[in-house]
Amino acid sequence: ASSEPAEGKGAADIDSPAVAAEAVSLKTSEIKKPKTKYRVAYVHSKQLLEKANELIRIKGRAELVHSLISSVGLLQYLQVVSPRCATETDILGFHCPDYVAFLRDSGDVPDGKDSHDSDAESYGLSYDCPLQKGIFETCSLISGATIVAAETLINNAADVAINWYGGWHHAKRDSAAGFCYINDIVLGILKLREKFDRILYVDIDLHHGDGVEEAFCMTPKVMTVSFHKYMFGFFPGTGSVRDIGTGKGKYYSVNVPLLDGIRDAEFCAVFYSIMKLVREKFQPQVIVLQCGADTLSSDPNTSFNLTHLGISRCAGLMLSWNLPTMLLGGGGYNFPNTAKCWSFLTSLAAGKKLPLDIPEHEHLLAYGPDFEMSTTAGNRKDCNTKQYLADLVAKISRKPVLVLILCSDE
Ligand SMILES: O=C(CCc1ccccc1NC(=O)c1cccc(C(F)(F)F)c1)NO
Ligand SMILES: [Zn+2]
Repeated sequence: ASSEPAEGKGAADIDSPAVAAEAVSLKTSEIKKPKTKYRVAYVHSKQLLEKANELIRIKGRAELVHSLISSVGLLQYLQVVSPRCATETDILGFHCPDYVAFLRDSGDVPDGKDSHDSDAESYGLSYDCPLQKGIFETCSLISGATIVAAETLINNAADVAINWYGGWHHAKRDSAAGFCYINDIVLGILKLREKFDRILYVDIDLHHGDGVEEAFCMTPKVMTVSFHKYMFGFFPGTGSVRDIGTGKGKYYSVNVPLLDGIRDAEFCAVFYSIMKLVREKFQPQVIVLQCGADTLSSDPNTSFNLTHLGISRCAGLMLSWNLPTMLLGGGGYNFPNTAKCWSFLTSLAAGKKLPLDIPEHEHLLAYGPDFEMSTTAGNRKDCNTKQYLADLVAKISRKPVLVLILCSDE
């Protein structure tokens, strides 16, 4: 809608409450709405949804996410872009030929290779990463979606490109890991490198973005920054603050290891202070943000204590830099709350407000008993003392941070 009040309203009309209300709402909404309006590409197709929806660990999540985004009326403000299948060449840009061949062939066998056979195990295709039917085709399409998202940014067809089906950050060049088979993020970043020189990858999933960090730990062209839970015995076990990259890539891997119970205010305070440093030092030209929602208080991992607002504030900071930005999915095992969170991020990028309640739609009942769009924090103990967080920021900025002023507002 145009932001200019309609011209030529007779005096009489202005007095009518409807017009007056419109004038007022335009005024206030103008104040609140973010200055710049982003062109948002949303990568989606019925086929991609159907395939992603069958992934064992997140069966049914893709359907909830897309149907909520659709039912809150956001699609009209997005450019819906169809994915393509990642080609063999795309995939071999990162993954090893023997792993790709094994993954492609094993997917054909109706019940998948027996996941205990030694070959499968050597490629990580066992317990955490079961070989389900059609897994190669599904992951090729998911990866192609992330590549298409990258292409919309390269062609300047959009300012923000979203692929909630992507974000599979654990996959390694020669093996599956952590339920990730093909690392769509690495493929998307390699595509972005065809145009951009300095790429910033930020990972706010509960788990360390090890696959992406490993892929780029030797290069200064891609800075990877991961905020994650880091505690003895917690998957994947990497991502210590001392892990800073190697060779030419030294100092271009940043890790922010956190403890259970962190809440929006503290997470955002740490995020803001570290990302401010990263921006000054690295001056990125494009941002890839993995928005795994397993950090929500209601996630069955019962680890962090975030709400959709904390995650949205982090994404909001990245968007405020007005750089081409890609938003990707990832973890998130409370499906309704993951859907709410990613709907909120989509609305933030599109500069559109959301209703307070879940609209009537096919999956309404999944949002009971409150049927609200918001998610809430629990009152679990925060193991991250202010001292721990201040020391962490001091180590990363390699200068004493006397007091980390924890403020919840931007
Ligand atoms: O979310 C992930 C993968 C987490 C993972 C890696 C390896 C083995 C198991 C997991 N966990 C799950 O995929 C998972 C899925 C559903 C529910 C849970 C639970 F433990 F939180 F309940 C955990 N990476 O960002
Ligand atoms: Zn995760």
